[in-house]
Amino acid sequence: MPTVLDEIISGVREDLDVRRRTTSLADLQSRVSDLPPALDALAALRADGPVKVIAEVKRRSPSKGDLAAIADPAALAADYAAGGASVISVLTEQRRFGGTLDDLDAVRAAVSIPLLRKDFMVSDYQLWEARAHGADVILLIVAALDDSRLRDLHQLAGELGMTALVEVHDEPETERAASLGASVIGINARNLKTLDVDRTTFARLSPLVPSSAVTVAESGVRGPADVSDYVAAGADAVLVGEALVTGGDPRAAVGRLRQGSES
Ligand SMILES: O=C(O)c1ccccc1NCC(=O)[C@H](O)[C@H](O)COP(=O)(O)O
Repeated sequence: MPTVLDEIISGVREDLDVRRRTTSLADLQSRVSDLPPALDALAALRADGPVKVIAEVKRRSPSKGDLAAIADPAALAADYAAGGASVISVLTEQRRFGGTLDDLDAVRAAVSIPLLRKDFMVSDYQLWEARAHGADVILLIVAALDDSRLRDLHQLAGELGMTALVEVHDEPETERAASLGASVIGINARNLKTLDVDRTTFARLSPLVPSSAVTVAESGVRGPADVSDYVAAGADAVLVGEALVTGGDPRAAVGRLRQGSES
């Protein structure tokens, strides 16, 4: 029986085939060669100060359906940046999350902090595409990739000057991310088979993350108290979508989450 992740990836592959027919890899490579280098997201996540917030532009999700009618993703991202976000995450998967590469372009034009292209990356083409559209960070979901593909995509991200956020959900995946030498490891509290969120996942897996890596707590942050718990369990950064797009005043909300780590 296919999992939700399998179904998402199957749609992602179909959409990818369509895009490949309109934009060649050579076109993307040519665009990338004209761009300035990617921003140093690792440095942004390692900077001194309170917990780092990766603030997400998230319209919809498989678990919750429609979250927010985001008419102006650029304005939302500018608010996130003004509130002190370290990185902006832009969901570009269309079928389940309602995102597009146009969102990434709009956000890139609006902010000068690092951008994560949040999608289900399975091919080199998507990484070139991410860079061509101004992303500095890409997501690699360990559960979606065999070791060989994971290594190849991780290596290509480095060659493109991008940072890879390597996402794990359990112990074996965390060991695979560690042996890859990932510099940023995201522990996702959302089980991608059941879509249930279990915030205790972070405290269970965090001790397995090498101390040299930045540890990101992903999913299920409702407010400053959750941030505080994640920080107490070893999080350097939190990745937050739903609470920021549904809570009103995104600028103030990011500020409160950052302060949550100090209360
Ligand atoms: O959000 C979902 O329902 C979802 C379902 C299947 C795969 C991925 C999914 N979300 C991607 C994410 O990792 C989250 O958008 C991100 O961690 C933020 O989570 P939240 O703050 O709980 O919106």
